[in-house]
Amino acid sequence: MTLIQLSGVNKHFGDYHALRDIDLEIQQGEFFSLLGPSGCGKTTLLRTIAGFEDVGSGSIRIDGRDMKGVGPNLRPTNMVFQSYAIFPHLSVAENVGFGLRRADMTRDEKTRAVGEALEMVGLGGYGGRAANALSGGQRQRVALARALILKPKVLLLDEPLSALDKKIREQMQVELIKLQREVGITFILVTHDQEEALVMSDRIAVMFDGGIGQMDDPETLYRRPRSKRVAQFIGMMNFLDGEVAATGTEIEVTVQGLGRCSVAAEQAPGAVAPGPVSIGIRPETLSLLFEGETTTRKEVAAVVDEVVYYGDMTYYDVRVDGIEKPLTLSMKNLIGRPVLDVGTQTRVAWDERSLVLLGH
Ligand SMILES: Nc1ncnc2c1ncn2[C@@H]1O[C@H](COP(=O)(O)OP(=O)(O)OP(=O)(O)O)[C@@H](O)[C@H]1O
Repeated sequence: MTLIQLSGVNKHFGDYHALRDIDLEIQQGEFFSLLGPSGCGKTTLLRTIAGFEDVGSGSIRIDGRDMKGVGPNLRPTNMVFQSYAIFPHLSVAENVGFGLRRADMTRDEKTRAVGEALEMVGLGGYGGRAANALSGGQRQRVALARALILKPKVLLLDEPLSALDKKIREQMQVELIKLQREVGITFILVTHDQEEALVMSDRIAVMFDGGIGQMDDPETLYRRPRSKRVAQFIGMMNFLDGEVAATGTEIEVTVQGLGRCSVAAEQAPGAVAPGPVSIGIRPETLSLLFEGETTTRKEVAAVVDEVVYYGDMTYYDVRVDGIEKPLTLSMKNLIGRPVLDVGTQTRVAWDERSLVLLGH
């Protein structure tokens, strides 16, 4: 069921066009992310859904109701901010219960609701603690519990994990996904961290310059980016020049350094026409062939140009005749498999099926 529907939403700040013709639908129970570089309009879009910003044109409907003129406190949404504003002089329970202060509930009911909300975020038993005696991760949980206790239909999260260090952030990501599945509330997350978006979301809208560049599930976004811009923003991608000779169910294309290829139409998610084209190939779809190794895939001669060792993986940049920039590829480090030195002559296995045609 569609819970949130934006049609033709535009927003200006003076002369600045902050949101451009935004159309999107978010389903009940969906974990939806807005992802994009700094300044692309993610927070502005979230704030228009929350009702903190008016829209210039277009409409926002939540749960079938037009939100025009409906203030933030009357919308079925609740927002959790990056700078989790908790009150340091109050206890954890008082912080979480803050939103219920005007609710028509008995003291006992409120205490029970606070206890349940704290359990939900893994802080059961912490109610009596002073809020200023909590770690960053625990504070973030308090902020979440405070939002969840109001049982909103939609929880809006503006970079809620960005202040946490890497380990805790990854742990909180997993916990947030679990929590979202348990409570069944629709989550809309703003993030500039593509890994975070890929890990957590059912669907992602990638935003550039106030508009939506592509909206898809994480796998489609990663495997089938519709433009060079999206491909560049999500994960690591090698770009090669090519020339499309013919289109149809199979596309005939000549790829710089790799020669003539035939790819399926689904490998060109954006529009392609005969003529020059940009082609993407992910590092993990290329592999080095070690001495004596054979392959049923295609192969091309290469020279190791750069080696970056990551423990479980090694990233190599390799030079291939006919391609100006080195290709980046990643190899899992297995026992008995050597890490090659710069200057080693080697071969790279590749596959026509992993090429993505990215338009002109
Ligand atoms: N109240 C405002 N008045 C004027 N300009 C604004 C206002 N709020 C946002 N902007 C501008 O609108 C653009 C989008 O801002 P927004 O905060 O939505 O970006 P963002 O994608 O969330 O970026 P970040 O990841 O850096 O938070 C920016 O160029 C910003 O300077």
